[in-house]
Amino acid sequence: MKLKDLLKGIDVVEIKGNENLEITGIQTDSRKVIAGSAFIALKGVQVDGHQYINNALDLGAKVVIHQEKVDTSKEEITYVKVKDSADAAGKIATLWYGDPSAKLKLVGVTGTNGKTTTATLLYEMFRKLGHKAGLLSTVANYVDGTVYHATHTTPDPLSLNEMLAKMVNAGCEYAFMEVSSHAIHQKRISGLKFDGGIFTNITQDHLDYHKTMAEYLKAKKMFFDNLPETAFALTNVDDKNGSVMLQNTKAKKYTYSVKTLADFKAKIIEKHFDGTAVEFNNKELQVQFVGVFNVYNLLAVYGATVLLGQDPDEALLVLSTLKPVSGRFETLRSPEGYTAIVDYAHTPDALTNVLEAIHEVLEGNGRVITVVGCGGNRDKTKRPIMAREAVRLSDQVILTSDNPRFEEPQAIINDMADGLNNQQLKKTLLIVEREQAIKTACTLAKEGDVILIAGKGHEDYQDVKGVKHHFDDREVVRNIFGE
Ligand SMILES: CC(=O)N[C@H]1[C@@H](OP(=O)(O)OP(=O)(O)OC[C@H]2O[C@@H](n3ccc(=O)[nH]c3=O)[C@H](O)[C@@H]2O)O[C@H](CO)[C@@H](O)[C@@H]1O[C@H](C)C(=O)N[C@@H](C)C(=O)N[C@H](CCC(=O)O)C(=O)O
Ligand SMILES: Nc1ncnc2c1ncn2[C@@H]1O[C@H](COP(=O)(O)OP(=O)(O)OP(=O)(O)O)[C@@H](O)[C@H]1O
Repeated sequence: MKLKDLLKGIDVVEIKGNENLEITGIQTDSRKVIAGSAFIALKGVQVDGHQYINNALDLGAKVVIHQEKVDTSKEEITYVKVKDSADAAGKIATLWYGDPSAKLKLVGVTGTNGKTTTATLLYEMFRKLGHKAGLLSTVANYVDGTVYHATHTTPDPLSLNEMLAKMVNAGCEYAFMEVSSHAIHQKRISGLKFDGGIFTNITQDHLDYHKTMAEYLKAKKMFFDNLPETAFALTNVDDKNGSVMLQNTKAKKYTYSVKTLADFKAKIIEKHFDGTAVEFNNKELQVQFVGVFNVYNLLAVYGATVLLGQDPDEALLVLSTLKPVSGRFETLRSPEGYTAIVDYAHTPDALTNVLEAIHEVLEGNGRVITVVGCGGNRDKTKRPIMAREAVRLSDQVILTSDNPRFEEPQAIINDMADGLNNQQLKKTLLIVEREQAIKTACTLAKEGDVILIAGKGHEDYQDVKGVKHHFDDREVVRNIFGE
């Protein structure tokens, strides 16, 4: 491809060299540069890619796309100074991979909780409705049934567009993706052509990155602000920022709610551990999901399906056949008659929601034992809050490890316990080894009780000092149950 064809729509400040050059590839990582390619130097969050320009040139890069002032003295190299190299990377990746998002009906899901569930269920919905579809999610990426490993919730623009191009090549019509606040802030989604956006909710998370809730909301809102007129913007109006998300968008605005008037409305009729009886826009159905929060997710799925032009009655039929996503409220029954629930809840709000969902079903018949930890090198302010929420809504709490990364596991647990008073500490155990914590919970549980094992969900590792050791909550529970 010619360099000048890749620069269409990009804010170029200055070009020094030959813009008619044919290039063999594009790369943001100097270590992966192939001879003849263009290296895009990203400013980065912790690391500045501009410092690797010479490494990229050593590997044969012919073009350097940069934002900062750099040494442009090499005659044989073409230097392109752009206003914003992160934005340029997204748009260049889009063009390099043949603008795949324009060939797909692409819907992005943003929000603190429910992104994976909503995006995955949309993917399953459309496949069950007979369409070829793709999915980009925290758990895995899918191209019409073929699975690819996921490294991020929303990958970097090169990997992202490469995956979308795979979907186009496989004949997919639809693509559903999670849009994380990090990705919006780092412009990983620049250049993508969305047909719809969904906002699930916003509660405290990722303050290590965004610093304040206002900045976190601003990042989320940027996604809706940039949706085109042709797209739909579907928001949860029961969230206090649901309407805020719609303020500046050009997209067509739609709402969903369990509490108030909305375009897509649900009423809960009956709750049990195997599912919920609900009414969606006045039609009754049985879904295989537990908890009001899941009714919200299903409502978003239903709304987006209808907004993408599918028949509402068919959508409801498929909705009743959908099953929970891996590690989200996964229920395991012990031979002794108690229940273990493995759930990815790793934010205060998600933990509260899952525990409330358990109580709604238990109705006071049985105790709740919660095993929970907080990640290392991430938002510290949520630690005491999560411990307090766990204690408030459980009969017994075991604080344990959850991806300590480069922090001391005991120190993280202590931060959590610091949020508890003496009374609350009386029903709390601190057990660093997660396997031991789960075993202890199982020893304490009696018939009718529920153990919530929160935080890791689908993850099959424990991240300790940069090494991912195999660990799977569900595997531990199944071993204890003798399965
Ligand atoms: C804090 C954060 O978000 N960091 C992301 C950011 O990294 P960064 O800019 O600091 O640094 P970097 O990628 O190491 O280097 C900057 C540039 O220099 C280049 N480089 C670097 C080294 C070298 O030798 N040569 C070279 O060219 C890199 O390719 C890059 O272009 O850009 C990288 C490339 O896109 C991401 O991989 C990286 O994600 C890190 C690994 C991460 O853990 N991110 C998490 C927090 C994240 O993004 N999470 C959200 C979901 C959150 C949630 O909802 O739970 C996600 O979407 O996954
Ligand atoms: N709509 C919702 N509202 C509140 N909590 C939810 C909602 N949906 C799911 N949860 C809770 O959050 C956990 C994570 O759900 P899910 O993976 O769908 O969210 P996510 O936004 O993709 O999170 P992440 O980006 O961190 O992967 C679930 O295990 C459940 O406990």
